[in-house]
Amino acid sequence: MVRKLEGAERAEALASLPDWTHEPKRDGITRSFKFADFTRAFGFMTSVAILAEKADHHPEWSNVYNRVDILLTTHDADGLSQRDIDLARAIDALF
Ligand SMILES: C[C@H](O)[C@H](O)[C@H]1CNC2=NC(N)=NC(=O)C2=N1
Repeated sequence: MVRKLEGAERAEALASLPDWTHEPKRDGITRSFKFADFTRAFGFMTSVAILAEKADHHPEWSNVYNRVDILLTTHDADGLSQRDIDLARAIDALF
């Protein structure tokens, strides 16, 4: 069972992802991505979907034209876990 990040471990993980914002209501992290157009945005989503399926860890997200908004949180832990941090890093590397 995956566990929620706590204390210093959580603080360090959040500090290591400066482009992501902690979302306290869901205890997740969010980031908004902007692209030249819809095709680029959807291509990015396709790449993220492949990563997410491999990791068995899935984003909550929405897309409007050239923008993709992502929230990462761990349902199985009821909040932020290392899985969210790892997926955020992998997503950042794609952008
Ligand atoms: C059974 C399966 O491993 C789980 O339901 C996975 C799937 N994807 C998931 N994605 C996210 N974001 N959180 C989870 O807890 C989660 N759990």
